Amino acid sequence: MKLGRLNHIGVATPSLEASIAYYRDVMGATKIHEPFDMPSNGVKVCFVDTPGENGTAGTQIELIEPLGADSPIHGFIAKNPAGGQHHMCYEVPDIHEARTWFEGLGKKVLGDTRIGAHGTLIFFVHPKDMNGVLTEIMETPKEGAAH
Ligand SMILES: CC[C@H](C(=O)O)C(=O)SCCNC(=O)CCNC(=O)[C@H](O)C(C)(C)COP(=O)(O)OP(=O)(O)OC[C@H]1O[C@@H](n2cnc3c(N)ncnc32)[C@H](O)[C@@H]1OP(=O)(O)O
Ligand SMILES: [Co+2]
Repeated sequence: MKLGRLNHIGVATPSLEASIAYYRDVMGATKIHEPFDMPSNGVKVCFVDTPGENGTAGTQIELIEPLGADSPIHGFIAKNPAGGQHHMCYEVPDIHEARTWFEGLGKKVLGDTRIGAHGTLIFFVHPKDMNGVLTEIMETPKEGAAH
């Protein structure tokens, strides 16, 4: 497998509203996308753009707030009441090949490969197998696909 682009850093928060205000008012973020719910993943989501080189798209901050009783981030928020850095998401050209790669290394892939916040297939690999970092792998959006 080849390390792909760092698509986003997931930051868990108890309050999407407060975190949006922070990235707008303290960090001077100029592009904050419309928040949206993803019940299938148990989170409310808001993407914040960070500038890339020469006008290219930079890595995004993905703000996530628990949604529903079964949200997978309730445990994280219970341990980190103010929220915090939650996961890192890298792009790959072929999600199925990537999943086979990590499983072949004996790393714990969490749950099914499913549609993620950018509308492409994703999966997660357990932090214990990834140097302590919950790692999300997502299939690179096709050219021109809405982000
Ligand atoms: C809309 C999708 C969007 C996208 O980009 O497309 C998203 O990114 S959604 C993001 C939210 N979804 C997920 O995170 C799904 C995958 N996560 C999980 O399945 C769980 O969060 C899991 C299994 C990683 C942890 O679950 P839980 O917190 O209930 O388990 P434990 O408390 O028992 O934790 C076990 C062990 O792992 C450590 N841990 C937990 N979370 C993290 C983390 N984010 N980063 C690093 N380490 C983490 C925890 O401290 C425990 O360690 P221990 O030493 O045993 O105490
Ligand atoms: Co993510």
